[in-house]
Amino acid sequence: MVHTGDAPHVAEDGSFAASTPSLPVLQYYPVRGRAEPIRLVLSYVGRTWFETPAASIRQIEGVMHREFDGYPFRQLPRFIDEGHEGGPPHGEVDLVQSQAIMRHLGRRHGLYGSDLVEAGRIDMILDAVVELRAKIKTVVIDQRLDPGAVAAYAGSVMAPAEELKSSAMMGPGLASLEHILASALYSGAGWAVGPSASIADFALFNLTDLHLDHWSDLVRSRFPALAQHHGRVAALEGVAQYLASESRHPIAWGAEWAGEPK
Ligand SMILES: N[C@@H](CCC(=O)N[C@@H](CS)C(=O)NCC(=O)O)C(=O)O
Repeated sequence: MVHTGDAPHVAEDGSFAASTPSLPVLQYYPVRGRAEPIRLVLSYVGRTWFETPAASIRQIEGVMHREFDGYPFRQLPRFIDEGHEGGPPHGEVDLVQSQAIMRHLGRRHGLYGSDLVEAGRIDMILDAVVELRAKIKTVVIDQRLDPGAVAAYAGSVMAPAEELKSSAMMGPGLASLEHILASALYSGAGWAVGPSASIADFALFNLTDLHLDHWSDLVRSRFPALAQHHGRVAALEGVAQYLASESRHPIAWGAEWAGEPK
């Protein structure tokens, strides 16, 4: 479960000593954003993590723009893992780039497929989800659900499978992911890939969740396999508790954060 509040290893200026043992640390803004799939995986594997208190995000931004070592790309999320037996010591896994963090957790917790075939398929889905998340972010956050943008989005990314086949649109859409699930292309067990949950399922869940938040009826009727998969992930032990918890952040910035990066 997420753990916020003052932690001894977070300094006043928002920096912290990576060598301090205890919890894994997730630094991110107080929104779901790019960190949400990471939080879902941590919840599923039953780990408690420390999350940056919203109050120190300004200081962290200051550090982020001064120090390259922990922030080579001057972006969040950043994740510092705790050590474990047989693995690197606490603080040595110190990552930015949300997908690198997801893949690290997948490797560490056995959520990255059982062979190269499954791992490659998981990568495909992760990459498709990143592409699609960027598109929904544009419509929902940047264009603030402008009706024209929503209509264009519904006709492209959310187009039904039959239309996609006859259209010139390139790239993944929800129909592509629906097809993967509904046809059991990579899993006969209701997961994205293979016989059990993998990091691809948490990425996919988050994408569906964002769409359900705005277009629940449309998504449920047009993409029933995605909706069913969403319910399956939401019911997982650990995930269900996280989703119901007060510590789950909102999707978008509140007014006090207007203009902040996301
Ligand atoms: N490809 C990166 C993108 C990270 C990114 O864009 N982070 C944003 C927040 S979601 C950020 O830190 N922006 C701060 C800034 O630009 O100052 C990832 O997936 O982690």
